[in-house]
Amino acid sequence: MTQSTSRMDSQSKIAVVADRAGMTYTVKASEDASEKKKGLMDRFRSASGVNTVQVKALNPISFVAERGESIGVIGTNGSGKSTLMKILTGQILPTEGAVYATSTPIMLGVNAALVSTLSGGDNITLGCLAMGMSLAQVEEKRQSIIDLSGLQDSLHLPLKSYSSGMAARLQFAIATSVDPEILIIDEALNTGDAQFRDRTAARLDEVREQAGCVFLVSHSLGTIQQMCSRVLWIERGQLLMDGSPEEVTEKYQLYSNAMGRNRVKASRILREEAQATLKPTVINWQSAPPR
Ligand SMILES: Nc1ncnc2c1ncn2[C@@H]1O[C@H](COP(=O)(O)OP(=O)(O)OP(=O)(O)O)[C@@H](O)[C@H]1O
Repeated sequence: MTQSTSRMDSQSKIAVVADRAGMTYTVKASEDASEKKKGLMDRFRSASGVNTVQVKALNPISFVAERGESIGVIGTNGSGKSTLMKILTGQILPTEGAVYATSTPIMLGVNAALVSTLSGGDNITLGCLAMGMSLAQVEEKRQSIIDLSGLQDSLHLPLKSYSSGMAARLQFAIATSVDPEILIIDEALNTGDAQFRDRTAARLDEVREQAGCVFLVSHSLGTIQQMCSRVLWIERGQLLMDGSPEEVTEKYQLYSNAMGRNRVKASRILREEAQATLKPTVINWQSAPPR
């Protein structure tokens, strides 16, 4: 669970603090090492779950996110972006360090659970109740959710008949109806059409204006440049850059091009140059953070 701290009160500009948060997954080793080669002890270890491998997904990362910021998170596949987002929402606990937030960040992803056999309208009810609204609050919000989703004509249909873009629109409209203080969007924007993207951008502006803080994980540098005021570049589990959308996406684009052409040395140099721009995050706790 994301830890909240009373020191980050409602007067503070700070929304999220990552304090050397890192993640190493422990997964059961695959059975590819042939069983017959294993001795009795090895087979016992395997059966008792001792036979595990460690996947270092995120090296300790520190940053402070303030209200009003819209933070893009970029990086090549498997670099650790989703892992960081799962830590922020409390979906997984970091194996090192900690994350503190003024309220639990709400994750909006294309894969978040909606019930496919229920109608769009019933999913609105269910989704809002799941986010802690009362039935009266759901009814209060229903029309604005429908308007934002633009799915007036399809609400009576079961969700399984929706295209992935339509489902993403509904999900976005439901998830942002609670006016979350901290909103995390993982690639959801890329599925909508141009009209929905405009509405999404307008809604994100509203969220930001309400002193919210938005994290946007995307492979689309255009979306990142259009929507973000700051960008974190994570590569190979390492925070490489934390800066303006222009400078970070420019460097990242050069890196992606070098990687695409298999220019190993050039891409290593670009990673090093990026990391050299990183200033250490100093977190001034008024007293020791709660652990
Ligand atoms: N549940 C898990 N168990 C073990 N390893 C995992 C798990 N989830 C992610 N990983 C590993 O952690 C690393 C980071 O994965 P993550 O999903 O955070 O990357 P990502 O930057 O979000 O990638 P993408 O852009 O492809 O979505 C990868 O090496 C991945 O294989």
